[in-house]
Amino acid sequence: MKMEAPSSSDESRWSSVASSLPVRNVQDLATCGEELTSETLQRYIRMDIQNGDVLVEQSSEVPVIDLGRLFDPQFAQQEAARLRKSIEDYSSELMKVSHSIVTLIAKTLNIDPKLMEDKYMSQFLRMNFYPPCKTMAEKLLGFSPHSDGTFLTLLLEVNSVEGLQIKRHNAWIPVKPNPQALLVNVGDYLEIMSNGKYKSIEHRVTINTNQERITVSAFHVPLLGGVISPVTDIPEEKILYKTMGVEEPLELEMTTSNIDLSSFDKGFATMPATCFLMFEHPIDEPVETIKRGLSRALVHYYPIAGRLAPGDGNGELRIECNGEGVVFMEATADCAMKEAKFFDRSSGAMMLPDDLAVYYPDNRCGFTDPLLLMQVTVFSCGGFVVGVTWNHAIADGAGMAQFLQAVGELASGLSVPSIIPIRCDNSLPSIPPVIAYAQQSMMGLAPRNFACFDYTIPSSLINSIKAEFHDHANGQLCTVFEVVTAVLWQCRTRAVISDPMSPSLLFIVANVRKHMGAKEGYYGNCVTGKLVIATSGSVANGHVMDIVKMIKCAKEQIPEQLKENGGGDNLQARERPGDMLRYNYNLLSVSSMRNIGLDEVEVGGRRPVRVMCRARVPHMTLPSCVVCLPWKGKDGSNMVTRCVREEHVDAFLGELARFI
Ligand SMILES: O=C(O)CCC(=O)C(=O)O
Ligand SMILES: [Fe+2]
Repeated sequence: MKMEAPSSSDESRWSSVASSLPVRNVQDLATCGEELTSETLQRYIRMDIQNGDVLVEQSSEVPVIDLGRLFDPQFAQQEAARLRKSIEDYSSELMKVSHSIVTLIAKTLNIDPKLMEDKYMSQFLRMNFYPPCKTMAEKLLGFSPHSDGTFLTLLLEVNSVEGLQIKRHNAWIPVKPNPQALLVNVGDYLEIMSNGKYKSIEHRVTINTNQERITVSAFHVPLLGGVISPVTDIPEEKILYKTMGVEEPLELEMTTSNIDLSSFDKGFATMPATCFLMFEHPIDEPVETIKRGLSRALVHYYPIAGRLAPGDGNGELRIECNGEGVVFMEATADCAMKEAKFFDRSSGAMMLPDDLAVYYPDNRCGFTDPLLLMQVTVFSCGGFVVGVTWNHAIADGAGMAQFLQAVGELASGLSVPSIIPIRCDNSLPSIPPVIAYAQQSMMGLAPRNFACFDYTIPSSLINSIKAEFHDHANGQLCTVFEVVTAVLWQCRTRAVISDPMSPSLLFIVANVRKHMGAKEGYYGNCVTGKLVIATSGSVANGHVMDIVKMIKCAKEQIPEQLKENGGGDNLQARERPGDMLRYNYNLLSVSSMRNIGLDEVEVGGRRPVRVMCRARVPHMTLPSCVVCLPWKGKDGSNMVTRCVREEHVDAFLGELARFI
């Protein structure tokens, strides 16, 4: 086995796990003679400090550790040398111990120890001091719940005071210190390499009322730059983890505690999104299961537990990863899921979705608002609905689907999500996407009342248009999205625009992860929009094949548009959605929930039968439709439409019916 002291570059990367941000502090600002204007001070003001929580009378209980002796010339050299010698001896003895443990683990897995040694291994020590707390010990934690981003952690409980707890069957189990033994913690890398046979354990540290506690954690980590993958001697064994770079899981912890919003995120800064996942079959304790999965997933997706805050520059925004948490609500409905009419226009039951999720006040996400609000509603039949509202700045639909998949996976016992999340993808170009224009312009528009209802375009129609297109376009294929959008655009144009010469605009919102080469696991925003402009006459009276072709063509131009003009920066003025929005009732915005993974979220081994978005959105300014909402067993493509005013509903439905 190769045992290496960490190289200095390794050391700085790993040790930056616990670093703080290099920002100027107030004293620094004061001494440099710069004037402390209220503007300068603004960024240091924390709105969330609750002064009522300060217990002045207990201030003398804070222990003072005098590390000054190390700087005292009389003792410094001698003390430092002793300290260094002890640490070096301890460290090299521990390396031997970990070597033996790894060899034994390899034996139990029936694999060649060399396969594990190859990844081996740097060591880092951390000394933990947990002072006692007389009054509120039970309300404090020495360490929040986490799993170790290591191969193995060897823990020395120096003064044998209890405090460490591990999570088992959803309960915390105190670990009794054994003065004769080191405690061995399995870390995330060993879980991956053993293909889940050794589980990385979630643990936390509580605080003692009377006794201080001192521990030394020795983290054994793989060398940076390598890859890590499951190793097994059983050829038919199902591989549960993907092969990944050693750095990948580290992205979890190494990202600094602030994340600047990318140009893709910014257009959505205050905009909420809501989706509903409907699970028909009962599972054991749905609320507890999802809550457990959520809290574990947030360890990996920690930016979601943060808050939006003003960034450094003018108008910049960032996510402060301050772990302030998310909202979780549970609710029960006293009817069976089948009896509930979710979006049925005729039944007048549109209220129900409003009760299935938590929303932001006034439908805007503010700086102090949580980035995610989740509600689980259990129906009398045992079926349940997971309603998720989130600040779109943190994730787009595909990103949220990935997060919810992790919630399901971690609820069912995996300790690491199958996809390692990445929130910052610096390889994504910084471009002002078209959608930002649309968002900005929308803010200036007066909200409108659109009629909201769901509608299903039957498979028979979709299939016949697809088949006809195939014959028409020399064997080219078209997608369900293209067909549904074409039908919708044509019917709506016929119903609402009477002048054949006035424009009819279509705005297609598209996930561009593939075009942009976004990293696997990236869950921030990566969507843009493509505007299609035609005269209303050509849309209303054209052959549906030609409309499908127009949509297809527009979609194919998206990569070019992104490359050539930065997604909108240099668009011809007449093509800017921002400018075109003045025709706003002539514009239809269409987004899709197809193939983004929401229907693959698995909770308790079950997938949702139906995925929905919020129908009635207050302050809706643009006519829009969300199409291709997954609905198992429904023969056709379901959609939520909020694209015509009440006076045009009959005409619009009439056109759709005529089509079918
Ligand atoms: O101090 C302890 O008991 C555990 C510390 C720990 O979990 C860690 O350092 O990662
Ligand atoms: Fe730990």
